[in-house]
Amino acid sequence: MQGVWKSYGARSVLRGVNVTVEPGTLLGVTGENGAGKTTLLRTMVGELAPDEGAVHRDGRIGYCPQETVVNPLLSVSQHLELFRTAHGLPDTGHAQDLLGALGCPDAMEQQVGTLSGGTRQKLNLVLALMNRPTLLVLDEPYQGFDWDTHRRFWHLARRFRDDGQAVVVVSHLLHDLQHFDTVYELRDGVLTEGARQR
Ligand SMILES: Nc1ncnc2c1ncn2[C@@H]1O[C@H](COP(=O)(O)OP(=O)(O)OP(=O)(O)O)[C@@H](O)[C@H]1O
Repeated sequence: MQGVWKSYGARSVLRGVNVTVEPGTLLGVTGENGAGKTTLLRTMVGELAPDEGAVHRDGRIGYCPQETVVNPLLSVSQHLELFRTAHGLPDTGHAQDLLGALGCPDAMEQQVGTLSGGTRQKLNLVLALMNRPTLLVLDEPYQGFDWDTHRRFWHLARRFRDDGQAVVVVSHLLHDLQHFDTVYELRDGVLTEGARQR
């Protein structure tokens, strides 16, 4: 992202954001409530167009928004099938492996509206991961995760990074900072690099 500005009406949220996300990096974004982290990610993945500046994207993008994008009336397997078709994947084997890696209970035929919040969030995350994105953008992806799932999530994120994927995660949690290669803080509409962890 080069010199990206984004406003909602008179509210100027991004005020000249510059950031490059390299393959094989795990990058954290912190910032106060309302600082514009979600706006930053939505602009990064192309959901929002910048008012000024440029966003260059390369490869496949996986985006996991803060709110789950699932349909309560469909089952888990129907979601996997829907996204398998949309991505043109041969099967849902990888998605099922990811659900297993996150410790998802066997609930393939259960309506998503009847799942626990944490399990729904696991599905939300897997839907963003199932096309093996080269850039993975996650907006606080583990709200509702128990401690074991939280640990499994970071294990997966590191695996993706080690496989050469670029991973961007918004986090409010201080103890998450240790997992990042680089931490950025969004403040007053600009991204500032914080402590380098590796
Ligand atoms: N669609 C919209 N229309 C108008 N204002 C918006 C819109 N989306 C976000 N905003 C405003 O932009 C600012 C930044 O919001 P954003 O959701 O990007 O912040 P955030 O850092 O992700 O916040 P949080 O930590 O609470 O999730 C807030 O003041 C918010 O009210």
